[in-house]
Amino acid sequence: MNSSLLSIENLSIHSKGAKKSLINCVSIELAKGEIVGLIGESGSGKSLTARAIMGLLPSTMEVEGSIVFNDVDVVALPSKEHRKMLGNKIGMIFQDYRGSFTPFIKVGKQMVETIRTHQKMSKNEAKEIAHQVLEEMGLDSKKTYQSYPFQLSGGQTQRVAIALALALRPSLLICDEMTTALDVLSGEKVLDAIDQLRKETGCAVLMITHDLALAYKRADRMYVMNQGEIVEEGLSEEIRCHHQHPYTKKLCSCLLSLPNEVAFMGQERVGSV
Ligand SMILES: Nc1ncnc2c1ncn2[C@@H]1O[C@H](COP(=O)(O)OP(=O)(O)OP(=O)(O)O)[C@@H](O)[C@H]1O
Repeated sequence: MNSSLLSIENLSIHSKGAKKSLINCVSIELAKGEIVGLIGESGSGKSLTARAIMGLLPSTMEVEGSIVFNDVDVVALPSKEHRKMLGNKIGMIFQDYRGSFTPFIKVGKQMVETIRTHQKMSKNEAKEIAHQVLEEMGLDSKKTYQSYPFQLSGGQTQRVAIALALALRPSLLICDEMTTALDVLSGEKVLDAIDQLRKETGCAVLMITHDLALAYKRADRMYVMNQGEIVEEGLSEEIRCHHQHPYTKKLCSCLLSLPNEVAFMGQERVGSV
């Protein structure tokens, strides 16, 4: 049995002075080496949960409950100490990746500097790692390394941001809708690289997504979030086949309303005769 890496208990978040919580009594558990999906529609509270783990909530918000990472309650931690964990202990791939880079500094230079901020190594060693992770993301590492962020497409920039997060080899990686800017093949490549990192380092992954199919395919377990609350949790297969909550049913029915592969192939065969 893997030991718990992250344990969120009764997390509530509300804007100062507001009566209604944005997040209410959320409890989530992540073991080392696990990929856990956090799914739910837009505005259900997934990103706020992630930001609370990172200690990156706006100062206008108040947090109650506990978020224990590696035996440390990060809610009670001074923000300076909390920030020290970011990057090499807790990595995050943001939904809005464009803010990850300074526009007028070449990508390679930014990567080397970030890697060296978190890990003690020479410039050449960091450069080697940067090239390696860029290649793992399916990018032309030489060209990308020499580019300014504005010379890259949205999907390429997103992959650089993911490459950098992986280069730091965090124990917990939070991925917030990370494949939305990517085509299917690039998305699969990125997810394979994350799976590989999990195998190599035992890092845990919190995969935030509203893509239910993606979560089924990649996550070991899932939490379903609706209006700031966790309404269902379980193994991905359990959620897929034996979900109970009406909201999960609604989510799943959208997926199941697509023609299934067998029926579709059958139609094709009939059509081709
Ligand atoms: N800075 C903020 N100030 C006030 N309310 C906010 C702020 N950020 C988010 N919220 C509110 O908190 C709730 C949860 O937002 P959150 O961004 O966590 O949703 P989400 O599930 O990640 O959605 P999406 O999939 O669209 O990113 C929403 O009702 C949103 O309006």
